[in-house]
Amino acid sequence: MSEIPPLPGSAADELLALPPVEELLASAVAVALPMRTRFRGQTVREAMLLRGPAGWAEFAPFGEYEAPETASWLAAAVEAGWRGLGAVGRPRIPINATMPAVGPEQVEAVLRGFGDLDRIPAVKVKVAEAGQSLDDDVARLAEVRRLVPRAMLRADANGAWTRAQALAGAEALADVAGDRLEYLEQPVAGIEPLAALRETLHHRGMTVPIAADEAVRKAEDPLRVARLGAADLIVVKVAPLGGIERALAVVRASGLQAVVSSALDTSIGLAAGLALASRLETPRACGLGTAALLASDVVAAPLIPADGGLDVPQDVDGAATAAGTVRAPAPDERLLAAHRLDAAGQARWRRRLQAAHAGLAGG
Ligand SMILES: O=C(O)CCC(=O)C1=CC=C[C@@H](O)[C@@H]1C(=O)O
Ligand SMILES: [Mg+2]
Repeated sequence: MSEIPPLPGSAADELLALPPVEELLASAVAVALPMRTRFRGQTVREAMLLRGPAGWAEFAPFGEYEAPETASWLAAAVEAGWRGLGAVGRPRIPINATMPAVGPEQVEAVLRGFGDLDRIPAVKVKVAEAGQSLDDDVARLAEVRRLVPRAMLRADANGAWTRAQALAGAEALADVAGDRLEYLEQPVAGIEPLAALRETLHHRGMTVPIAADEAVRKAEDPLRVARLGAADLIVVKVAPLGGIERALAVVRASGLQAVVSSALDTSIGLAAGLALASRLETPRACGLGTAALLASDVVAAPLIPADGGLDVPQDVDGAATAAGTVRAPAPDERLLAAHRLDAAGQARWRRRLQAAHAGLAGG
């Protein structure tokens, strides 16, 4: 298994120099976007947008992430804004709907945000939410299956189940989902526990595939999952993995199938996810439809899936980049003004960027 390249723009990267922090901050604006439904415990998504010579970029590590962990998120932004999103491969990507841990009565409204129900290829359903029970998960999944009987179903526990809960959960969800159950995503935390669970499921004759998410994006060594045979496929997110090129390298070195997912990005960050998906030959729908979970975005035409997929945004003005290049949409000035954080919020995000920059410069 080969090694993965250093973070783009880091001291170790010979291809892309890290711009001075003043240059990154010159165009930086932090925004707070309201969400339609609580997701990941959040009702507001904050992000910082940057404009580099190659286009718009997003720096949006979740609030609980601190430097040096945020360095990879900045590396992805530097790649997007200062090197560009790269060439278009596949021009259209199938997109899964993402179902937060809502009650069954809310399932239909959320699903409709992802377009025509008959065209949704897959639904990723959040399970194991704190304060909820397996019955709640079963009820949510059953309602999804009732509404989109042909869609593939994925259940994402974000590592919140114990081993015993995961074994019970796998059985209960498989009962509801039947042959539609595509995979269980990060049912338990960690890499070794994931590998052990996968083995036990196999011993019990349960063949449901296991996807690793946090075990890839939060691990010091994103290839350990593959080395230990802990998962059948990996979920990859551009920002936590430090950019498109690095995520591509992780996927290729892992030898596993990948599903590209968002980090609940604005449409600017989603463009980078689509750029990655565009260059992968994954047959699976990708989790890049999360603009549908935002009540408002920063661009006039948000990247919300229609007919089960999203077109990869390409350079339209032809001015700055070559044809066939992926290009993030530009923010709308009025939306930026409407969602701009106050002075204290701008200062907080500037400090976060500075800390990430210091981490990247030292790496
Ligand atoms: O994969 C999707 O359908 C959407 C993205 C998504 O689910 C996530 C985005 C950001 C943070 C995560 O908690 C969550 C995930 O665990 O995959
Ligand atoms: Mg996940």
